[in-house]
Amino acid sequence: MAKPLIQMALDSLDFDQTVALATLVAPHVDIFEIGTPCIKHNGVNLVRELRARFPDKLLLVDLKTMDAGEYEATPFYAAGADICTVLGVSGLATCAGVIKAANAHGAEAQIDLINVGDKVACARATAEAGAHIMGIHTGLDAQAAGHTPFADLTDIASLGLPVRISVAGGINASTVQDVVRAGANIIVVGAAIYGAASPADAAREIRELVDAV
Ligand SMILES: O=C(CO)[C@H](O)[C@H](O)COP(=O)(O)O
Repeated sequence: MAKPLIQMALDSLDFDQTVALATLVAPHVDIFEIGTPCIKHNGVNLVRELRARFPDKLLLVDLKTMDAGEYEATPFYAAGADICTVLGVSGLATCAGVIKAANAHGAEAQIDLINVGDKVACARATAEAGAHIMGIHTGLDAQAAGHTPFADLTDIASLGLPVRISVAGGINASTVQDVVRAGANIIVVGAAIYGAASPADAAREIRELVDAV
């Protein structure tokens, strides 16, 4: 299996703070995620800025698209996104629209399984429709209610679908190695890095833990 990638979730609303945080952690991560509140606040200009500053990083725009998939995602791919997310709960037509936009730009579409009832059925159907990445995701509000993504990761990984698997939801230094062992190809870390006293040191620790598995 290819080495798992580490995705840093940039969840600030502030444009300059987002660029500064990305600069701090860049040596230790593979993918920058522009989080949903951040992309809503700052728009496509932030994609252009990060693309220009970090040409060697993958850039995920967490659009969490719910409708008009191709129309909404196209300008973000055109601005340099490597991956855009679309909600599994949006339905197959919207997911297919984002997949079409991704393919038109040589990029990838990630299905976010957040709040999907039948995650296995959704993963199978969207993989069949050409999705590139399946996102197992326990959102911030669900985390606050005590939920974690680990059982869903095991369920989806066991399907053996021809997609990469991304996992997000409160992952930190104490859980990241279990997530790798459970089959994650992309590990998303937000608060455990940006909330640390030293985000650079926290990102380095996550990198070392992932590489040690
Ligand atoms: O997409 C998100 C919320 O919807 C977050 O960016 C994702 O959950 C990663 O952050 P954390 O590690 O703090 O959970």
